[in-house]
Amino acid sequence: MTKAPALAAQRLQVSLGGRRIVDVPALTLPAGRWTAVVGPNGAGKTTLLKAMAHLLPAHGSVQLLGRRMEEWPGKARARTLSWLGQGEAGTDDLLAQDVVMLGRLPHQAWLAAPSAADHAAIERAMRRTQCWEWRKRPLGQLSGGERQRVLLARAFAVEAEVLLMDEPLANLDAPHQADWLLAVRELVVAGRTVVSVLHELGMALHADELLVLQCGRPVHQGASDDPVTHAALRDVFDKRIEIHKVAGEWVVLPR
Ligand SMILES: Nc1ncnc2c1ncn2[C@@H]1O[C@H](COP(=O)(O)OP(=O)(O)OP(=O)(O)O)[C@@H](O)[C@H]1O
Repeated sequence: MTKAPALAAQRLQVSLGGRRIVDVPALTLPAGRWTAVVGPNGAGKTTLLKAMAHLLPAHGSVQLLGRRMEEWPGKARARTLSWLGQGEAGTDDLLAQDVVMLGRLPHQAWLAAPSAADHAAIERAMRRTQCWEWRKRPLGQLSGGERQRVLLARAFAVEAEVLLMDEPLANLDAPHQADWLLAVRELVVAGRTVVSVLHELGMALHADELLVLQCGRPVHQGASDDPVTHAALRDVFDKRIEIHKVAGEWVVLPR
């Protein structure tokens, strides 16, 4: 039996402020792979990711692991699909460890205390993003990068089949970007699916696949080392980037 895609969409349309922002006739995001969503500012990357996560009103149909979003019981869906948004606010008074524990809510019975498994999961996730040491500090007292590492840990702590991350590398310094890459690789090797919006194209080219968006529509989906994918990237950025391989790594230069 062929494996269902992690996410699929048909005739997916999102309008905001009276304008059509996303218009996707059909899209399939393969399971067990890392897909990076890329494109110019305003192309609709965030809006598409939110619509795929069922976080925005949209026309059309989205399936998670072969099952329509609406048919998933809420908690099972929250255990299966982990979400990291951009600039999330509202939890500044919570300790870092409590923020990460929010990622375990879909695993807990109503009003039940976190289990030993929940505590173990948040420790694993916080060690993975190197924020275990400041677990007792309120989120609001952390720097931008420290805060992002806590929010990443929350997304990892869900231990979901499918992770959707919007700008996961925001505010991260180079070593922590490398740690994130490693974490994503480990997840994919373990059969999980990662879909991330990335502005840093050199990082995006580490993904298995790129989904290139322009004006709310996918214009290309393909392997990140395929010259056809690179040509599509150059086109959506009006040929204002150069892609080179340096010491075995793709490097993207603005021009
Ligand atoms: N709530 C809203 N109301 C009206 N228009 C919106 C709203 N949110 C986003 N838009 C518009 O939708 C378009 C796509 O926005 P989106 O954030 O999805 O793009 P993006 O590709 O993620 O951009 P960026 O690279 O700048 O982060 C933009 O033109 C934006 O102005």
